[in-house]
Amino acid sequence: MSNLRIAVQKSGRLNEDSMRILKDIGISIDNGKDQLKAAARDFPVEVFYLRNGDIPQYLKDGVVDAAIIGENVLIEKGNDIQFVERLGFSKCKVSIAVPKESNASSLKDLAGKRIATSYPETVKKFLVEQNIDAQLHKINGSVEIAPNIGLADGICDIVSSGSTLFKNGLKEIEVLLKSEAVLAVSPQINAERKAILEKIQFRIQSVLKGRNSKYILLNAPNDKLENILKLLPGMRSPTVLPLAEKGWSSVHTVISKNQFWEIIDELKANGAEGILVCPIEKMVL
Ligand SMILES: Nc1ncnc2c1ncn2[C@@H]1O[C@H](COP(=O)(O)OP(=O)(O)OP(=O)(O)O)[C@@H](O)[C@H]1O
Ligand SMILES: O=P(O)(O)OC[C@H]1O[C@H](OP(=O)(O)OP(=O)(O)O)[C@H](O)[C@@H]1O
Ligand SMILES: [Mg+2]
Repeated sequence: MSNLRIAVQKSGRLNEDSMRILKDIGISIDNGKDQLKAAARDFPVEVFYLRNGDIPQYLKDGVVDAAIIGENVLIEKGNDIQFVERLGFSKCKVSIAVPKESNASSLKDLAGKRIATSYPETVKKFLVEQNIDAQLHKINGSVEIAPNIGLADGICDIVSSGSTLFKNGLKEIEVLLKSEAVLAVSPQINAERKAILEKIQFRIQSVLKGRNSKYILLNAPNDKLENILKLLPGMRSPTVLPLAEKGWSSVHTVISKNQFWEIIDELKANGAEGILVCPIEKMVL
């Protein structure tokens, strides 16, 4: 049986979370840091450690079958590489920014001006769509410094917390796209490796559902049970077990991780006690 060849970023912002998700789905790799390729111990997978920007071409050429990569890079390289799963990490925006004292308030206002960026193809696409003529300067890093050194009137770069923009006296005026890490697939993948990829996808979905959910246990007075159950949807429905103490029940269920803080006050107002919220490692519906 052949191995699925999966690319991850060798070093940088995606590396750690990519390795963590592989580990969480049971793919363990004995990785010497300077290794460029490693076979998994217990799954037919080989991991290739590559530069993020090189991965779309490797996918296109079929040198690797799949990759964990920023969606923004797939868009920039424009090779029609599809992805099958959003992975929920490395969330960021690709935005247009200008010096904070500038009057420009959208990409349109940069018509005839100079834009510095590491993502020229992405910017070009938006300029063409909006019929704007602007001059693009490709730079590979520290893009935010370009307006301060007189190289450009505006920039297009990745924005996450916004602190790099702030530190460089810039303001975001337009979000071109939102991005996160995705599981991308080579158009050349064969049937045997596709079957392995589908197993990986299933495992990833179980891990991501688990990460987005919490297991909640609480004690409820029976006369308030109906109200409490209304606040708590479950995978099918909550489990209710009698407590040794008369008039009380134990309620167990799964909720989305964001829901807890929204319902906690109402749970308490309805007499819920001993509320425990536990992480879920994996979830198969
Ligand atoms: N500040 C950020 N917050 C969240 N995600 C980010 C941030 N910066 C970059 N990313 C995402 O992580 C990906 C990798 O970014 P990183 O800076 O590590 O690599 P790179 O320099 O673009 O690529 P290479 O591996 O080719 O050197 C980006 O393509 C983007 O999807
Ligand atoms: O909005 P923020 O949270 O400040 O993040 C945005 C910054 O993060 C990225 O740079 P990175 O730190 O990856 O450095 P790099 O330019 O060397 O890739 C990106 O290129 C921005 O400069
Ligand atoms: Mg970076």
